[in-house]
Amino acid sequence: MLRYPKSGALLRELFVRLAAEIPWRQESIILYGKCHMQPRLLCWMGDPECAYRYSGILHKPQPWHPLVSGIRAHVEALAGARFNCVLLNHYRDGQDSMGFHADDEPELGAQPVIASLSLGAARAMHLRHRRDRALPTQKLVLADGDLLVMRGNSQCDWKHAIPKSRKALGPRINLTFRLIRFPSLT
Ligand SMILES: O=C(O)CCC(=O)C(=O)O
Ligand SMILES: [Fe+2]
Repeated sequence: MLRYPKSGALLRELFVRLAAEIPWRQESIILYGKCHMQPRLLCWMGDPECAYRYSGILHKPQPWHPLVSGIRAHVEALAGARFNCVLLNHYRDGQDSMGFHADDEPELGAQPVIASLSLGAARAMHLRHRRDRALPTQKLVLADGDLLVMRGNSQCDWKHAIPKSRKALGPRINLTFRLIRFPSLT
């Protein structure tokens, strides 16, 4: 885990501006044939070729917001890797969440580097091994300014999630930077 090189006051300012200026959307997902709203706000941003197919729909990325390109430059330097897109997630309170998944889309190639910056309220990430059920779930607290870099076999070996919390938690914004190596052309 790395730290984003900004003071608490600057992190707070980043949070406030991102919350106000990003075109957040609440998207639906189809689960077992039923349409559900995702329990968080999100925004897909990146280079124009970074469209991705999800639930049968081709999602075009939003163009880079200058604030987010600035963050990307810092994150690339810290992670020592290059990124061409980012998924921004806005968890409004402890009831917003993300289910267990791995970021293992074929477009990302084998052993992708994924850099995830957290701003605002601290949330726990749970990590579950994909094959070895005897391994206990690992819990990682992601606090304001934490930069989690996942590399190597992390996506093929583990799934991760941000579970709901019963505690009254403030809002959190997470930026997950990725590199799409093989854009799907359809
Ligand atoms: O909010 C987080 O820390 C996790 C986000 C995540 O896993 C993702 O965007 O793929
Ligand atoms: Fe993820």
